[in-house]
Amino acid sequence: MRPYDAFLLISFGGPEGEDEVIPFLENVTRGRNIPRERLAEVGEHYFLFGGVSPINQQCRDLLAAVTADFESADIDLPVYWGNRFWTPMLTDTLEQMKKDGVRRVLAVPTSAYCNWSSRTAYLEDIDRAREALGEDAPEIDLVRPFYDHPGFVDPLAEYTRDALDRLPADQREGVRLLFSAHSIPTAMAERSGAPGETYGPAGAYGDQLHEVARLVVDRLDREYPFEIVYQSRSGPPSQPWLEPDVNDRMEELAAEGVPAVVVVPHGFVSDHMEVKFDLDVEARETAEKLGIGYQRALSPGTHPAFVSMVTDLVREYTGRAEQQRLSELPPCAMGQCSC
Ligand SMILES: CC1=C(CCC(=O)O)c2cc3nc(cc4[nH]c(cc5[nH]c(cc1n2)c(C)c5CCC(=O)O)c(CCC(=O)O)c4C)C(CCC(=O)O)=C3C
Ligand SMILES: [Fe+2]
Repeated sequence: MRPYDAFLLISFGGPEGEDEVIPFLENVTRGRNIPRERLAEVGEHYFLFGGVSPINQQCRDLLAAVTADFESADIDLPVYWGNRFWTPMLTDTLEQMKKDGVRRVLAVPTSAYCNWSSRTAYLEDIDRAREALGEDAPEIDLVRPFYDHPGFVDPLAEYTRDALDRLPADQREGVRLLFSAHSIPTAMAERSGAPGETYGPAGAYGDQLHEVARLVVDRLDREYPFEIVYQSRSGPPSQPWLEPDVNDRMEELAAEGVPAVVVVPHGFVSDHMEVKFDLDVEARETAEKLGIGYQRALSPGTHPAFVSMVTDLVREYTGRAEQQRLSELPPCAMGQCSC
C-alpha cells in the first residue's frame, strides 16, 4: 500500500477583491485579542492593492511548479490546496478529498518555523477540519518545520546576494543585513519549541530565526554584520511582542551612521501582503525618510530549489526504496535547533 495518496498545500489565505477584505480579516482575528483600529489599518493595506492579497496566486504558482516537479520525479500524487482563513478553505478541500476517496495525506504548510502561529495553529485547524468530516476523514501528516532545509536557505542566500548587488558600492561596504520575521507575542515565542529544551529569550522561534540568518550569511561573499528584526506586530499595545520593529531599528542604525540596509524576509515563504506592504511600502518609506539605502531580498516563492524541497519532503516522508518511512532517517537539515 502506498503511504500517501494525496499531497496537500496548506496556506493562510487572503482576499482577492475589495468585498473580501473585511470578511477575511474577521476570519483571521475571530476570538483573538486584536484591536479594531489595527484591523482597520490592516484593511487599508489590502485596499491599497485593490483588495487583492498576492498570497493565493503565489500558492497557485507554487502548486503548478510542484505538480511539474512531481511529474519529473515520477511521484504520482494528486495535489490539493486548502487555506486556514479564505477560499479554498481547508474544510472544503478535505471534504473534496474524502469524496475523491483519499485516505492518507501528506501536507506541507507555507510556514517554515515552529511557534503556535506557524505550526500548532495549523495542526489544530487540521484536527478541526477532520472532526467536521467525521469517521472516515482523510488522515493528514504535516511535514516537519523546514526552516533549515537547504531548499529554504539557499534561495534566501541567492536573493540576499542579488539585493546586495543592487546597492551602490559605497553603501554595500557599510550595509547592515536585517533579517525580518513576523513578530509574535513574547509569551507565544517563549512557548515555541520542544518542551524541556532550553532556548534563548525568544524561544525556539528566535533561535531558528538566528540560525537561518547565520546560514544565509555564511553563503555570502564576506562576513556581513546582521541582526534579527520583527515586523507586522498586532495585538493591544499593552501586550509585549517580539522586538525590535524593523522601522525602529532602521532609525537607530541611521543615527549610528549605517548607510544602507538589506532586509531579508526570512520569516516568510513568499512575498505576500505583509512583505509587500510592511516592507516594500512602509520600511522603504522609513529608509527614504532617514536617507539610507534600502533593498529587500525576495522570499523563496517558487525558486526551483524551494520547489524541489517540497518534492524532497515528500520523498523523506514517503520512503524512497522499499516504501519505508524515511522520517526515521535524519532529515535534510542544515541547522542544529530542535523543535
Ligand atoms: C508567525 C506568523 C506568520 C508567519 C508564518 C505563518 O504562520 O504562516 C504569519 C503569516 C501571515 N499572516 C498573515 C496575515 C495576518 N496575520 C494576522 C495576525 C497575526 N499573525 C501572527 C503571526 C504570523 N502570521 C500573529 C501572532 C497574529 C495575531 C493574531 C493571532 O494571534 O492569530 C492578521 C490580523 C491582522 C493583523 O494584526 O495583522 C493578518 C491579516 C498572512 C497573509 C498575508 C497576505 O494576505 O498576503 C500571512 C502569510
Ligand atoms: Fe499573520
